[in-house]
Amino acid sequence: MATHSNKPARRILLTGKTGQIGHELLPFLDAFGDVRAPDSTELDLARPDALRTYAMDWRPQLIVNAAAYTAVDRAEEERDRAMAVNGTAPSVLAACAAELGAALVHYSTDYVFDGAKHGFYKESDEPNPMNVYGITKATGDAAIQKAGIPHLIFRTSWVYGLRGHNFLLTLQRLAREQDEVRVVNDQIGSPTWSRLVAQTTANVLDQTLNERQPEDMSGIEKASGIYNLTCTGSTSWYGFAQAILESLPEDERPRLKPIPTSEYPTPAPRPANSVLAVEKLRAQFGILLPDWQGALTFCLNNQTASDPIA
Ligand SMILES: NC(=O)C1=CN([C@@H]2O[C@H](COP(=O)(O)OP(=O)(O)OC[C@H]3O[C@@H](n4cnc5c(N)ncnc54)[C@H](OP(=O)(O)O)[C@@H]3O)[C@@H](O)[C@H]2O)C=CC1
Ligand SMILES: Cc1cn([C@H]2C[C@H](O)[C@@H](COP(=O)(O)OP(=O)(O)O[C@H]3O[C@@H](C)C(=O)[C@@H](O)[C@H]3O)O2)c(=O)[nH]c1=O
Repeated sequence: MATHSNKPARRILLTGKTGQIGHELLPFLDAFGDVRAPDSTELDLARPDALRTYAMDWRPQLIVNAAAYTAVDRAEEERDRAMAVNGTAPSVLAACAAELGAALVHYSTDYVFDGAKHGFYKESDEPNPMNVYGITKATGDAAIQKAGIPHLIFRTSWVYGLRGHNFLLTLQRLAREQDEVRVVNDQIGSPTWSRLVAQTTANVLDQTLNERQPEDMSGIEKASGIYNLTCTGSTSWYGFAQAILESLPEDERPRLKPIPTSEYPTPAPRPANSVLAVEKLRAQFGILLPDWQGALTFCLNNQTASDPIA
């Protein structure tokens, strides 16, 4: 029977569609095939058997895992759950991919590093996480790398957008609630807009998937590995806060005070430096994201536009 759809006959499994990155990914992935995107009520990644059953039933050729346990401080108390979602679930997905001949796209974090390095972290640098979230994420990354499947691990950082839980929305809320906001100025990283992570993922898939043969994952196999994926440039959380608050009308801006990490104690320690080198992504796929200030402006323009994505 003739098909009236131009969509490739490729089955895709997307997890985490309600998250910052997953939400942005969904419309992009649609162009690459038939997407099944269960939310956490339909599929709990902390249940390996249910995850395996779901994946083996749908038999995707491409799995995109945008789900994760991302509550960095809470993870210190909920180690087992964080490990189930961030460490075990990726290994289950990798095992399914191996059986199905599928490829796996996954996201990693700058928090796999201890922050002690002077200079940019490269993909080849050994993780040495300093908190439970980072330990569990590094466990998931390692499981995927060991599985011998076609895979792309995009390692990003300080992700924000107009929905979900992130520093941009937190600062906008604090600006409404408080006269003064105190923010650490001795943790350095690269804020990255969630939409750019999704757009880059789609760009890389476009370059690696075979348009004529939906099941052919040799392009991803050849390119397999970790790719740092952040906006260019870097700043402290204080610098990021400053840029966010500057976008508000002057009379709505709280006072902003730079403080050392010692004055903002949190259950989970964070790396002092987690700036990632983005050269590999540029060399392999010709992709270089805008600087973080420009990306923030683009994102904020979306917020004031008539049809906000939030
Ligand atoms: N946020 C950041 O700053 C950074 C994120 N990353 C990585 O990027 C990826 C996406 O992060 P981000 O979009 O920010 O994440 P979010 O916290 O915005 O979203 C997480 C998603 O995972 C889902 N999820 C959580 N637990 C489960 C579960 N047990 N079963 C099924 N689904 C679950 C959530 O569903 P529900 O809402 O229903 O709980 C949600 O859809 C993750 O791998 C993360 O580690 C990397 C660097 C920085
Ligand atoms: C809200 C707030 C935070 N801070 C500090 C606390 C912390 O050291 C730093 C960042 O705060 P948050 O807790 O909002 O961000 P955090 O949850 O640490 O963000 C991280 O999330 C995970 C998922 C990642 O993968 C990382 O890349 C990173 O984005 O800023 C202040 O100093 N003042 C404030 O008012």
